[in-house]
Amino acid sequence: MAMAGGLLVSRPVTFVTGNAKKLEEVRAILGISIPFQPLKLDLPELQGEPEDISKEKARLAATQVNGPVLVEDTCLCFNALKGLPVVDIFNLLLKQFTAALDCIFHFEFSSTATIKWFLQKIGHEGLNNLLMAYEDKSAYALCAFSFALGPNTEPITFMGKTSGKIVPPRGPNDFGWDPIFQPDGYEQTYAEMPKEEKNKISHRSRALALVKSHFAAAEYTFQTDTST
Ligand SMILES: O=P(O)(O)OP(=O)(O)OP(=O)(O)OC[C@H]1O[C@@H](n2cnc3c(O)ncnc32)[C@H](O)[C@@H]1O
Ligand SMILES: [Mg+2]
Repeated sequence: MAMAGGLLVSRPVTFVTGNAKKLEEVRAILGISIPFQPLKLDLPELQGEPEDISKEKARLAATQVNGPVLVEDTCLCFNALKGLPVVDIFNLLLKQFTAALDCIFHFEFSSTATIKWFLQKIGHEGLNNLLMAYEDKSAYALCAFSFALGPNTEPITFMGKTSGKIVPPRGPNDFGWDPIFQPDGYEQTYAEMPKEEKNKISHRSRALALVKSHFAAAEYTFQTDTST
């Protein structure tokens, strides 16, 4: 539906996430600039390049929601491991682990649950230990947002990156790997910083700055959702 200056979008954007901390940050960074409502959807764990994963996630979400969606994925990449995202390392470990178990027990289980289990088990110390053999502790947080207007529309992707290094954990342990990531130019880890500070320089805020510019340029007009 064309309108003077922009597209009329049938309802607010659905931001698909199951992560409360991520949602908190997105709310703080976007303010009222983009009307959205959060929704937790069970989507498959995808493999591949961050941009392709993000686009595919948006396509799947837009089909399920049958409307405009915004999705986000974040990875923490270690330069010593050639930028291999930590999630990929877990997937690699997981594949070997499940293959071994399969041989022994002919046993199968959900990969998502097991990756979570792996994350919980090796924790911050384990992530530091992965780099023990390397001098290079540098890393980067990479965030990909994808926006799709609806099913069968090509998603647009917005990337944000913040460079830093992996350190032994410092600060509150309430959001993922925040305690072990110290951004370049700072003495504090993400976890130690005031939230407003992290939101000024984070991978997420950099990607969201591009999302905001896109929405401002496109001049979408959102109809208010009357169904909820
Ligand atoms: O439902 P979605 O939005 O996918 O939420 P998720 O918890 O699965 O989140 P991701 O796949 O994007 O993130 C992979 C891991 O990285 C963590 N994470 C994401 N963003 C982070 C941030 O800004 N700081 C610290 N940890 C973060 C997150 O808690 C997960 O353990
Ligand atoms: Mg996820």
